[in-house]
Amino acid sequence: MGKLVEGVWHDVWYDTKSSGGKFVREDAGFRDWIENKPDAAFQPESGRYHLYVSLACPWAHRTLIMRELKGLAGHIDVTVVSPDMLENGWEFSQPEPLFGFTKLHEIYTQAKNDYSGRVTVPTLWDKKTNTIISNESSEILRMFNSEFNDLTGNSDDYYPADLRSEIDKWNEFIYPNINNGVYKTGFATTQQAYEDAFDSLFAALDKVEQHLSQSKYLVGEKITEADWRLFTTLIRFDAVYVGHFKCNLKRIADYSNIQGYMKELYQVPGVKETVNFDHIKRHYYFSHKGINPTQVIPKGPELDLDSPHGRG
Ligand SMILES: N[C@@H](CCC(=O)N[C@@H](CS)C(=O)NCC(=O)O)C(=O)O
Repeated sequence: MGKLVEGVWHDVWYDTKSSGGKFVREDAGFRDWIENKPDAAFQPESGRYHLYVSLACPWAHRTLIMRELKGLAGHIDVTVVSPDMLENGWEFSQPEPLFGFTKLHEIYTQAKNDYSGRVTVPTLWDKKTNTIISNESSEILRMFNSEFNDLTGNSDDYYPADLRSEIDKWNEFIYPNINNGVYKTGFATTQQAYEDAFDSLFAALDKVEQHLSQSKYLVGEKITEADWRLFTTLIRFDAVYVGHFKCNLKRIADYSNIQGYMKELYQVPGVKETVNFDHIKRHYYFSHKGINPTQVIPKGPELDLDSPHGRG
């Protein structure tokens, strides 16, 4: 764990002292866009882009799911980092295919040799201009959703124009309270910061549980981007966040609507293949030595994800 400062790697943990024990996530540093327009700098082309992901990371996981659902697997190749994120940050268990690097931070300095900031997954690389297009998953998700349709012939739309304001509303609620909420709970270094994050997290899950008793998905009858963004946190919850991040008021298995909804999403063709519990458990329990100094990885829990979800 660490960050780059003017192109040099420093091994430092998140600073929570300056924020009263609260964990504050840094904004992503690369924010370009692939666009299906004749004058765009980054055009949708088969084989041009490379995606670096961790199978443990919920933000990277969103992009892997969208890549699968949008038929992009044959057009955008992927390198998976090792689940252990220790003093060198994310590393590759074998040299990565584009440059033979063994650490993700080398990709960042290859793009910008004096880069300062965190080195995060997902990272979307452009082989043509030799740079990072984006390391912001929510924006990569949108590019995958819409910009490659002519190439793939897949016009499924997870962010349809008429539902955007509803989807945005859910995203704005779920990101701070649930997606980042589990991290704010687990990385808090004061009792107060922990309890505040914990209370917001479970209040938000209660609201989602209630909403799913009346609505099939977050936004009506169609699966949207908002559902996939929520899914990647839900699927990690009982295996990791309940224990490791002390999010233990309830498990997802105790929320009957959310549990069925999560299982249905898990069973959408192509999705379960993107879920890797070995990487998920290994990453959190082994990498966060401040939280789990023994680095022992729990064997459980038993998760019943393939049984019928019962949602019609
Ligand atoms: N805003 C980013 C956040 C990505 C992120 O924080 N990823 C984590 C892994 S789950 C990471 O790479 N952390 C490394 C670090 O913070 O140094 C996104 O959504 O793409």
